[in-house]
Amino acid sequence: MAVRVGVLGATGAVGQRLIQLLDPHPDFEIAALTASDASAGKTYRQAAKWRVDSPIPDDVADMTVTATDPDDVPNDVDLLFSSLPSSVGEAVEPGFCDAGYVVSSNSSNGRMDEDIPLVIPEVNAEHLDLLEVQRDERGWDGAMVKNPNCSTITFVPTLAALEEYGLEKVHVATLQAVSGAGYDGVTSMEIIDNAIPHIGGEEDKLETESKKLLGSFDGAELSLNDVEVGASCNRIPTIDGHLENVFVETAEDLTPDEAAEAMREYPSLDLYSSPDQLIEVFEDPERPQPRLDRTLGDGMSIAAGGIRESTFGLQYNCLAHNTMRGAAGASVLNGELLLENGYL
Ligand SMILES: NC(=O)C1=CN([C@@H]2O[C@H](COP(=O)(O)OP(=O)(O)OC[C@H]3O[C@@H](n4cnc5c(N)ncnc54)[C@H](OP(=O)(O)O)[C@@H]3O)[C@@H](O)[C@H]2O)C=CC1
Ligand SMILES: N[C@@H](CC(=O)OP(=O)(O)O)C(=O)O
Repeated sequence: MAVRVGVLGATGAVGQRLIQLLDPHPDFEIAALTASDASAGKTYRQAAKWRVDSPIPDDVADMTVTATDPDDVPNDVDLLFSSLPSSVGEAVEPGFCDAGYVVSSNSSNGRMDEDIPLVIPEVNAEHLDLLEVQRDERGWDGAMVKNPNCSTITFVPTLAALEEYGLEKVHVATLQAVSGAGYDGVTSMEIIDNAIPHIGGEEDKLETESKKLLGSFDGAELSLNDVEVGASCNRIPTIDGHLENVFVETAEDLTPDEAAEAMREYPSLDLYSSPDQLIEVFEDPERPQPRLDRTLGDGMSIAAGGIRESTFGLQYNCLAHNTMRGAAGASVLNGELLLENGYL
């Protein structure tokens, strides 16, 4: 029987992607949609300014949106996908966990908390067991798992593939699509014919979340990986797909051919939303490109290319679809992992 799920922040850009992924999902059934008080009481069709490239599913369009309050969500809903603004997530997500709901959240609040698993299933699925510690410490019947920032998700799987060579220093420069800022995030006058070399708070997220994802969990405590990570983040006028230039220094010698092989062989999982090939490696140095490669693996693959030796160690480019692999798809994949691991 399908698990009954809800979406917190269902009318937003990521919420709409969540609905697009959850509606046809064989293991999940959408049973609750929440948004701000301004949307509560409206049908989803009335409340959401639908902007996703497929129609609103009929059964979802007629559902009534509720306020984002545990009292308004049916008790038989087991799993909530959260795509709330982080300030709202911080205020309300713990209340849902306390009320017994398991929350798979895309919002940035709490990602670095010691007892909150920050998970990319292909990279650190074992961190999910931090939920036992979380429940002991917080006394929750429910639980909270987070997926990382979309730019972090883009480069960390490639680092995980190279980890056996001993990661020492990483520098990553991002070229991030406008959808990452949300629909009203940057105006056309700001971004057309332009690039903006600053995204508030983003560099810190790449530098810290990557160390948590690549850290180790001994069953009681999580230790951060001691790789040094430096990031610089740029907004460019693409719609979807974050492209990143990465430089990696490793303890052991690593040739471009070895790096390409390690990335190609890095395993995917057999969760419903897992791509067949997690990291697609291009030989053509002009790839990956956002417009051409963001939908690989239904938007869930990472693309890499341009692997070469440089003055600063190994250099390569990588790309992922920021609202799929980097946001909604990441939360859904974590939901599938929760289900597989008996947390639902
Ligand atoms: N866009 C992207 O590519 C990515 C976004 N994220 C993160 O995901 C989250 C959502 O982003 P995005 O979908 O772009 O944001 P949007 O602004 O498009 O959507 C926000 C959602 O939260 C609801 N909401 C806003 N305020 C409140 C409130 N006070 N109480 C309850 N619900 C509220 C909105 O409802 P209403 O319609 O009623 O206002 C809407 O459903 C953010 O934390 C963002 O940082 C992460 C990675 C990528
Ligand atoms: N800041 C990211 C998107 C985002 O919302 O990230 P986070 O989930 O860390 O808040 C971008 O602009 O592309």
